Formats: sequence, structure tokens, C-alpha cells
Amino acid sequence: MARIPPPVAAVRMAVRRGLADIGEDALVLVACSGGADSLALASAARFSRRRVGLVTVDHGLQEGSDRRARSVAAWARDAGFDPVRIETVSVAGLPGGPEAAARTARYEALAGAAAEAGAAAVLLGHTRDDQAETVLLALARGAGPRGLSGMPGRRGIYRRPLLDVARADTRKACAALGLAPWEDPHNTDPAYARSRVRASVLPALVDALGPAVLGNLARTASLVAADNEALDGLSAVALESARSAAGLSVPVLAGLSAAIRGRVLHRWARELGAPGGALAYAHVVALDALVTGWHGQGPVFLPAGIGVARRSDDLVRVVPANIS
Ligand SMILES: Nc1ncnc2c1ncn2[C@@H]1O[C@H](COP(=O)(O)OP(=O)(O)OP(=O)(O)O)[C@@H](O)[C@H]1O
Repeated sequence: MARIPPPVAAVRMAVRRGLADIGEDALVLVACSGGADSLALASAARFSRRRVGLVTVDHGLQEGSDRRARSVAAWARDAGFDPVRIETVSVAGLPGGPEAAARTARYEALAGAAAEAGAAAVLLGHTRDDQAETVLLALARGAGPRGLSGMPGRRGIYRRPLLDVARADTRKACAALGLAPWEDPHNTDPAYARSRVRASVLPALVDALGPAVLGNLARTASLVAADNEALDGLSAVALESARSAAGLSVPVLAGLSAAIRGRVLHRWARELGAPGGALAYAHVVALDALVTGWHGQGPVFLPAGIGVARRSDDLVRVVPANIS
């Protein structure tokens, strides 16, 4: 019997491991752009599972994106995926830049397709290299542990079985299987920070520190993710203990460790209605100063027109008209 090329075996093994808890009769969907990562993923899922469907999203952002989607879908039908869906989405009017808008539209389309098909999971092709890029980008923007946790292997219906697989291996797997991946021009476009990290920063790190650095960055992400989850759990309990009739009790907050207090204040700000994306480190620092650096300062203004003031031994929400 012909030997299975090691990169093909590595991708198959990762998929099998990542889906071990999903029954054989359950349908899984692969989100496939046609790029090397998701093509190798799709092929491994098709090999390892009985019921596999494929969804490819046409964001309509690039010349020929409809042709790419049709050719991925045609390959999938030939390869026996069922169902095979092309989801055409419109990114116009969605918040953020074109990348963020495309991501929002893509996840919405994938969730819709999964619900309609009754899928148990949607598989994404992010690799160890993608994880390393994510961690470096998070470090560079001064992110906290949540950002440094990178992308989760599982969240809701989504799974990323290839987070321990090198990108080089997905490419080699495609080559060994005679699959011709689509090359996304965005991936090499220096306009994007991620592309610059991919093209220059990661190779420089590998040159200077050796190839283990990629796996090590990904490992750091999973270590931080576990700690972060624990701290999040503790902060949920601490928030309950800090509640007072007026809002939050300053003496209780003052007795918390800085790490937990920051999370409690962040959670509470979200609860008051501050949108997560707009809530910055500086907002939490300012809220914290109402507790630990109190000198009679005025209220803190959070995104979405939310005010928080200190009144005696409480932090309270104030509406702009009542702010004094
Ligand atoms: N147009 C799309 N249609 C369906 N799924 C997509 C699409 N674009 C991205 N995905 C999913 O999201 C994952 C991450 O995509 P992204 O473009 O960030 O990374 P990538 O490393 O270039 O992946 P790939 O090599 O598979 O294109 C892909 O592996 C795939 O599972």
C-alpha cells in the first residue's frame, strides 16, 4: 500500500482529533475559501468523516470572486461533499474596514448555512502560523490576556482543528493530493498588517530564534487562554460580590486584586451598555482610578454615552443630565 505523505497524515490526524467527540452520523461543514489551509482541511474532513458538507463564501470584494466560489463548489461536488453551498454576501454598510466587514458577513453566512443544514460543527482552516500571527499582532497593539489567547480551538459551532498544524504542511498536503489551492491576493498585500507580519516578521523571528518559535507562540496563546478563562470565572463571581443597591461597592472593589478588579469593571461597563469593541484600556483605568486613586474627580465617560461616577462608597451610573 502506498505510504500516506506525512503532511497529509498530519492534517488528517488533526481533523480526526479535533472532531473525536462528534458522532459519525452528524453532519460537519467545512468553511472553504479554496486557499491551501481550508482546502487541505476539507480534503482531510472528507477522508475522515461520513457526512461532510462545504460552504464557500463569495464576499464580492475581488474581481473574479464568483468564479473562485464556483470552482471551489464544483471541486466539492466532485469530491462528494453534501451539501455544497455558495453563500453570496454583501459587506456594504457593515461596520469596520473591508476586512472586518467581510469577516462579519462571512460568519453570519456560515452560521446561517450551518443552522439550515443542521450541522454539528463548522470547521475553519486557521493554522499554527495564523495563530502565531494573531498573537504577535495582539502583542504589538498592547492587548491584554484575552487578545494574547489567540483564536480558540472551539467556540460555539466553530472549530479550528488545524491550530497545531504548520501552514507549510497544508501546502504540502495539497501538493501531495494534487489539489491546486487558490492564492488570495490579500494574503500578500502589504496594505494589511497581517500580511506584513506573515511576509517579514515571522520569517525574521524564525531566522533569529529558530523554527520552534511559531509553535511556541501558539503554545503561549493556549497557556494564556487557560489562565484567562480562570480569571474570567473569578471576576464573574467578584462582580456579584461587589454589587450594591446603588451600583458597585467601592470597599469591595478596593479589596480585589488589580487583575480581577479590572475585569470586574470591564464586565460591569459592558453590562451598562458600553460596546466591547469601543471600550478601551483607558476607560477601565479611569474607572479603576475612581476606586484606587480617588481625589474627588468627576465622572468617567464610557462609549455609548454612559457615565459612571463615584458617590460616597459606591460607583454609580449617571446619565449626562445628572452629571455634576
Ligand atoms: N471565502 C470564504 N469562504 C469560506 N470560508 C472562508 C472564506 N474565507 C475564509 N474562510 C475560512 O476562514 C479561515 C481563515 O481564513 P483566512 O483568509 O483568515 O486565512 P487563510 O490562512 O488565508 O486560509 P485559507 O488558506 O483557507 O484561505 C479559512 O481557512 C476558512 O476556513
